[in-house]
Amino acid sequence: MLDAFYSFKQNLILGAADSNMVPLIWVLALLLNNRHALKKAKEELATHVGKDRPVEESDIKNLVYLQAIIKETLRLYPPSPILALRAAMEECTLSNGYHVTPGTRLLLNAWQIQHDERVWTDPDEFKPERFLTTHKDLDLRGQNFELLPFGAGRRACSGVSLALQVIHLSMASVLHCFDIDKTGDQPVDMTESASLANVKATPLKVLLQPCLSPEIYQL
Ligand code: HEM
Repeated sequence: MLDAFYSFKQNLILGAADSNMVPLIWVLALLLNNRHALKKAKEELATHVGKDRPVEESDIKNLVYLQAIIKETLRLYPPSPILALRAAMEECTLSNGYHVTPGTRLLLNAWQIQHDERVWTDPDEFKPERFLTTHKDLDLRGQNFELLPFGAGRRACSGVSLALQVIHLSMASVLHCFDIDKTGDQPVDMTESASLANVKATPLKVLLQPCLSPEIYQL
């Protein structure tokens, strides 16, 4: 069975199944289009985990480049781009002239905030390094209003810790266990779906080639 596993590249087609799956698909798609970042992530795993054991939860704190990749992915492709369930507490007038009275129900466009060129240099570019330099102190838990993939305040995502744990560990495991590749020469299509959940519009096709010794894959 393992021989067969090793002798073929696995051709996987990924579509979003749940909220944790959405960012994983975007991360893989971004890495396939940005090979330098993929190489750096694999080098980081080789340095901090090595090839003789699987990734463990305790490794994640050392994988700072991978953490930056996840942040940059959630910035570019927030799975919940619109934050709802808000009402204005005070009267205010926005810079575009809209007058908002107290109690007005509000929808927040987190996607737009996370692509705002007044905050982010090259806002549409995939640059994980920004989270190790210019934006290194920004977290994902609603403390910084320029980065809101899990919302903020009382109605912020109550699953944020679980979600981050699952995303980091599963992404680290995939990149550690497999060399990944595109199925063709064209860049991966990055079209976003026009809906309340920001799902990749087309399924992601990815080739997986095991790159560790067979024992690591046995449960
Ligand atoms: C990548 C994964 C996830 C993302 C991006 C995400 C994002 C969000 C966002 C943006 C909100 C609305 C926050 C706001 O309006 O300020 C939310 C709410 C919520 N999320 Fe998540 N979420 C994720 C995973 C999870 C998981 C794994 C759980 C549970 C195990 C969870 C449970 C909830 C709950 C219960 C709320 C409603 C909180 C409330 O209204 O008081 N989420 N999530």
